[in-house]
Amino acid sequence: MSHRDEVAGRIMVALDYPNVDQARELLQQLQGIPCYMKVGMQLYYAEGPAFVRELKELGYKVFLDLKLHDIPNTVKSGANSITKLGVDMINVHAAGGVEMMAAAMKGVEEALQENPALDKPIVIAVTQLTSTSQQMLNEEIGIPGAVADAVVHYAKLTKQAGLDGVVASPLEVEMIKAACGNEFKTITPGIRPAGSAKGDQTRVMTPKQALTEGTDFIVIGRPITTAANPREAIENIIEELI
Ligand SMILES: O=C(O)c1cc(=O)[nH]c(=O)n1[C@@H]1O[C@H](COP(=O)(O)O)[C@@H](O)[C@H]1O
Repeated sequence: MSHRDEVAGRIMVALDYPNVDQARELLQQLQGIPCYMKVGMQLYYAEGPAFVRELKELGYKVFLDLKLHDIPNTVKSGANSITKLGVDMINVHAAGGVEMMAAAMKGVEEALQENPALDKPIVIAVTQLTSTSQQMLNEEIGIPGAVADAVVHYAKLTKQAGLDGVVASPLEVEMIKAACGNEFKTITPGIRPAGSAKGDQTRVMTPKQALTEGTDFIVIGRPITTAANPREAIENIIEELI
């Protein structure tokens, strides 16, 4: 694999669209770029599993970002169902606790036992959303202390539950890797190329800074999907990274 393709494979494009027509239009524009595709709640709730299967048939790696967060038994069943779609990455909220995260893993394992042809997805947990600021964490969510400490606390719980990694901001990658080891994966949204609008994100870094921090994957939505020319936007990001 070329270095360029290896770099592209670490970019997860957030297909945050209301319908498959718009998502397919982006796929058309990005044709030939071997990036990961992320399907989140907007597209999945509107279009269901059919589009996820379509992405897999097109050969994409797929992160199904449904952020499961419920009682352990329900999360176990949900994780079991989504593993059967054959996706490459799924996630839960670390705030659900160790038992809930371990239950998710059990649901995944049971799906793999039921269908040994499936590959095991990477299972990760969201620590603190990248839209959460220091003030929100302390005053609204009610967790005292620094955001980075709260993130690392959840990352340790995620590791204890047997999951593969966490979603966090690139600002926390170094601390997570120090606490949980280099093999423990970090998936980082909150990516903003220089000059692009932050929107609702608060803990942000540029793509280059994020990879320099040692993150495994960067998640990028609007800087690509709302660009006048999405292909040019992702090509520029790849150029910056190679
Ligand atoms: O789990 C996620 O992917 C996620 C976690 C998080 O803490 N922050 C976050 O932005 N995301 C997702 O990453 C994507 C970021 O999109 P943009 O802000 O448009 O680049 C969205 O699809 C979010 O749902």
